[in-house]
Amino acid sequence: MIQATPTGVHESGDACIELRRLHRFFGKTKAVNDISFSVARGHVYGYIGPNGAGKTTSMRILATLDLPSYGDAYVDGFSVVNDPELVRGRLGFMPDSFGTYRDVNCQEYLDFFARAYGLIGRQRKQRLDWVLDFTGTQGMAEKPIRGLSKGMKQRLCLGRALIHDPAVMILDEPAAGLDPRARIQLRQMIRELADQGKTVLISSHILTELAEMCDSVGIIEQGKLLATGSVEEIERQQAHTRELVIRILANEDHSEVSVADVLRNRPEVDNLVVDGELIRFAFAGDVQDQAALVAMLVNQGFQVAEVTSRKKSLEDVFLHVTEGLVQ
Ligand SMILES: Nc1ncnc2c1ncn2[C@@H]1O[C@H](COP(=O)(O)OP(=O)(O)OP(=O)(O)O)[C@@H](O)[C@H]1O
Repeated sequence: MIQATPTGVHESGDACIELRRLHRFFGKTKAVNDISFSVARGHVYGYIGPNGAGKTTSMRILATLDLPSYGDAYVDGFSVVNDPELVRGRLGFMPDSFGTYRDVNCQEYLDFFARAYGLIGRQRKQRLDWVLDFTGTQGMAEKPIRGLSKGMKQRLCLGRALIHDPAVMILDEPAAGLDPRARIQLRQMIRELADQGKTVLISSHILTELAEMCDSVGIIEQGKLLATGSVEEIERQQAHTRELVIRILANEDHSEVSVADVLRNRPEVDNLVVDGELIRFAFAGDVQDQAALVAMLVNQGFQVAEVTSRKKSLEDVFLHVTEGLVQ
């Protein structure tokens, strides 16, 4: 085994994972394009973005399976560029595809990785028992991997990433393809790991899937981090994600189109759609601004019959932050 010479712990407050101006280019593709964020010890960070956003690339760099073009990332204080061996000992990585050990049973599989991490004797046996118990694979210990369901394989893969008791867990779309019960169970396991003090970075395409279990999230698209913070903070940043629907009665003086023209000229109005008597739009204002808008329309002679406002769902926030761009 190559012995790394530690270049020193990188001090960064309580951050247990830190990406600092991380870049990774593949030819002209900017898979990761200047991403920085940090995750505090014992926190779960959701890494959310559409296909091709750059999630796997940045996670592979954190797991020391790839190197950045520029920038650096730190795991438990150690640089993935300068101290990859030290990073590996502190990190458990669950890739988005399961390995190919079809003919070994679960116990043999975990034992193999425990040995690879240098666990010996009683310590190895205790760790193996803990992992089988924690992941609920105890009853499957003697079963060959090829006979496991997708949910059980995911549990085993999580167990493999946990076998050396790492401080940091990097989980690349662990919920993909799981049924609803298995998703809930996975969520509970991840929360439990964080409560035990582990720091978790978990990726998904779907904000709602992660919102409940994450202390904070980052939304990434085309290699750029578009928003980061707690789900509540991101919702607040997207204050104009309130949608207003106004019903205007047609009269001789005004047509619906002219209402639309009036509204379109307002700076707080965006994405306006006319749907018969209904006019829908995103509104960047609070309830006072909303009242002022209605008063202005009434003063201009429009017959405002109905106003409804809807706070956008997390799905809407995600769609608003991203543009659906793929590379
Ligand atoms: N080894 C590689 N060679 C060339 N391009 C690559 C390589 N790895 C990733 N890419 C490109 O980098 C971009 C980001 O890919 P990445 O797999 O990191 O995205 P992702 O967010 O994990 O997507 P998904 O949700 O589909 O897994 C994509 O355009 C992808 O095609």
